[in-house]
Amino acid sequence: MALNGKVAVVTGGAQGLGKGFAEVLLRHGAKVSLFDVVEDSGNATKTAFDKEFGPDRTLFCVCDVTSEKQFTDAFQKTVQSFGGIDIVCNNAGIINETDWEKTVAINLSGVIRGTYLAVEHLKKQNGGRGGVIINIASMAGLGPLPTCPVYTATKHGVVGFTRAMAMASEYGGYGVRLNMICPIFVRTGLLSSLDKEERAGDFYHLRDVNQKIMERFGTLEVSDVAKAFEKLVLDESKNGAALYVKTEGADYVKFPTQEDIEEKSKQ
Ligand SMILES: NC(=O)C1=CN([C@@H]2O[C@H](COP(=O)(O)OP(=O)(O)OC[C@H]3O[C@@H](n4cnc5c(N)ncnc54)[C@H](O)[C@@H]3O)[C@@H](O)[C@H]2O)C=CC1
Ligand SMILES: CC/C=C\C[C@H](O)/C=C/C=C\C=C\C=C\C(=O)[C@@H](O)C/C=C\CCC(=O)O
Repeated sequence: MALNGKVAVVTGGAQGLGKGFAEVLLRHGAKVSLFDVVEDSGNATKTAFDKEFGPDRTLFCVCDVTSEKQFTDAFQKTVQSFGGIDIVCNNAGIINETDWEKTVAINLSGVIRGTYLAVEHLKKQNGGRGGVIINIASMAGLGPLPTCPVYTATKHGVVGFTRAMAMASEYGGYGVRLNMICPIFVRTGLLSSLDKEERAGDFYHLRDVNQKIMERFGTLEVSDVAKAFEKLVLDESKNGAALYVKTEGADYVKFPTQEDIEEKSKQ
């Protein structure tokens, strides 16, 4: 998809990966609406982007993805300011195994809510222009990360939900593609979550295991995942695809077909 003049929404866009994705979109000539719950860093990121890309290219909306009203209002404000929406990246996420309901509310319900709002605005049947939705899952959406089971569950949920919605969009003729990105560990604020007892909860005693898994898989920089995001957002052939981003590069996941599953269950 050519990005020049397109309008994008990035949740959790004030820092970390979301900020990196927003920067890719801006570099390609898109306008970006950053949705984030932290007002200070949202304003600081908008100011930095205004300096680099010009004052009318970035919008910041205070938005907690667990709030239906704030989320709806932020979409509305984006349409009023930029005249429509073409790309939505549901990226906001946390790790908190103690307050696990909050983790589910942000990582899974927030992605579902953001996807439904995005489809409502993008879908051709509603007068939208079509477009693409990219949901940020994780390697923990493809396999179990034993140090954070609820986080793992939310990311598996994002993968299943996005794949099902991609099929629904295809069958329904929405003109909207839905894909996901599954990175391994990335050097952002989120990475140290499990070093804190209040975040790791009952799994704090497994922090050495976490360290070993991190050593085994390695750690990426934000720019590595931003490069993968760029590849995915530009590729108009993908729907229901998951881009697995690891230290060796990015590859699309080959999900087992129904035949594969039936074949395996006979063995
Ligand atoms: N850092 C990593 O190792 C990996 C991260 N991910 C995923 O990438 C996404 C982004 O994470 P990072 O950039 O690493 O984390 P981060 O902590 O650096 O950034 C997350 C952003 O989301 C915002 N946010 C948190 N709760 C929110 C809410 N309720 N409403 C709106 N915004 C909210 C934060 O204010 C922050 O700006 C998450 O979904 C995470 O699960 C996936 C794989 C690896
Ligand atoms: C501290 C958590 C930080 C970020 C979370 C983020 O989403 C990154 C996740 C990155 C890696 C996920 C790894 C998943 C691993 C698996 O799928 C397992 O199959 C392998 C798990 C353990 C291997 C342990 C062993 O070697 O015995």
